[in-house]
Amino acid sequence: MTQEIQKTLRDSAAMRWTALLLLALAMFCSYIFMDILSPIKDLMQEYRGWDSTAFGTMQGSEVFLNVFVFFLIFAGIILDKMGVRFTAVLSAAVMLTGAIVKWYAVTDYFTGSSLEVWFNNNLNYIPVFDELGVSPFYEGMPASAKFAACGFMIFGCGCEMAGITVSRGIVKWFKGREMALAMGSEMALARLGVATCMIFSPFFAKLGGNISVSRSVAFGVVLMCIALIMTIVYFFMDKKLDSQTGEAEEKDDPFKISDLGQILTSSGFWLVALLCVLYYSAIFPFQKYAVNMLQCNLTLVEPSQDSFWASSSVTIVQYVIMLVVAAAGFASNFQKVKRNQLILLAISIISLITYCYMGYMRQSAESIFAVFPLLAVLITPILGSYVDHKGKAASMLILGSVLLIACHLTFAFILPLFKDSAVGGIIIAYATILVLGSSFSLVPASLWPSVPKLVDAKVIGSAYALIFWIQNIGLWLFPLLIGKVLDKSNPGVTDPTKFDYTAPLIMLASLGIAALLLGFVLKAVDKKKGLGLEEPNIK
Ligand SMILES: NCCCC[C@H](N)C(=O)NCC(=O)O
Repeated sequence: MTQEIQKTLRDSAAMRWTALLLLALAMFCSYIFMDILSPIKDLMQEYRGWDSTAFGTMQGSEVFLNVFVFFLIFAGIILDKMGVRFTAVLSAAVMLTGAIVKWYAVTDYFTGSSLEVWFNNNLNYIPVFDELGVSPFYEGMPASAKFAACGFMIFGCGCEMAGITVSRGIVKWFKGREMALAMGSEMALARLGVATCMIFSPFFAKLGGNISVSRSVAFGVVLMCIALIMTIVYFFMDKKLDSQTGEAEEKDDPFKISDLGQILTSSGFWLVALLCVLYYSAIFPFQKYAVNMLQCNLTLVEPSQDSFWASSSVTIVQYVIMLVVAAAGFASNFQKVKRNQLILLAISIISLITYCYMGYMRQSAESIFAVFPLLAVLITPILGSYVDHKGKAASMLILGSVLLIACHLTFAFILPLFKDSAVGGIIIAYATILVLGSSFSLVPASLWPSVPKLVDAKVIGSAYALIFWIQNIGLWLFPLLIGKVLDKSNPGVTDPTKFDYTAPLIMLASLGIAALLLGFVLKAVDKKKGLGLEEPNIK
């Protein structure tokens, strides 16, 4: 007798990967918007009068509500109560709303408007936060930066909500299947989003020869509309899946206040959470200043562009090469046949060298820095697989921290020595950025899979929410601190490409040193308590 097996959407590889693609593309768009102003810090100073403190305050505001109004916890509760599809659409809608506000704040329509006058005279501080000394604004902050910060706060709520929703969505569609691969692929696409942002944000700001910073943000707004469409399509797929399985959405791992006690008494959890905030505070906030740091430390002579189309086509060719690097490198991870794997890796490496050469020819800081997330796309899945099969997560966290310290110190002390050597400076910049990229692969690949080894399986959702909250404190504080330190250590510097970045870079290297020390403590605790961090995930 033949038994008919009921197939659901998630039993079809094509369908579940389509579901992942929809969610991952939404995250790709959100990671582009997250850093949309980062590569044009100099233009924000020139065209909107944002000094480094205003820029840093605005950048840090993204996670302000998550940290101080505990929005991340509410997001977890909404996700538990309303399920993945509703929360996915809601988070995209929230991100789009915030993106539109931020766009309006940097347009010419805002300049001279009554809203600008109001923002100039108000919101110098918000009493309840000011008492705590954490107001998101300050006396004299430009109105456009204040209003952009309001938009970015709204965006940030949607962005972190999307982060936890997408992880839950992946579990829903991939549990018992290629889950690690799906999560790695989603993160790789997010990294490609950062690289895309580094290239296209300045491209749109300078499009056609006349500078418009709002054009870059408008590009981000269009992408957030696409992200919303992606989540709406996902909504219907997810609904269909539930109607097939006949089950309401899986609601495992809801956030519960009572879980907190169990998590907070784990010394391993604290060590990993602190390491997370220290490490990510030296990466994401740095990403917001990195292009400007390169502009200040390299002598870049932009080649004269014959025409708008000539320069645009160079950008597009360079981006296509970047996509080849990412696609070939990523695909090589999943080849079973060694020869195919080597061919794809060779294609990827040759394309990477071509990309770097074009970056040198173009003399553009943004295209030099864009290789940073690119390397993470290539090697995060390899390292993830290494942790799965060989372990050594604690050692990888230590190595990642050592590389982070070395890179920030190189940017601080070695790169400036090559300011007059066009070739030497760019080679050192590329080499350091590539090493930093490998550090940024080592740490996420070993940190996130370590959490389940430290807390009970039934509180894992709450543990991740708590780590994100602790991490967000650093992501709020450090963009702001870098801006303040930059202004304080460069009195009277008005040219936005002439800052001395030594002091902020030393501060970031210190975060790396603290992370390194915690890494050693974690390794010792792991050995003493047998947490299993050095053990493989798959035995
Ligand atoms: N919106 C600020 C950055 C989000 C970071 C997010 N909480 C996170 O940790 N993602 C993991 C990663 O490695 O990107």
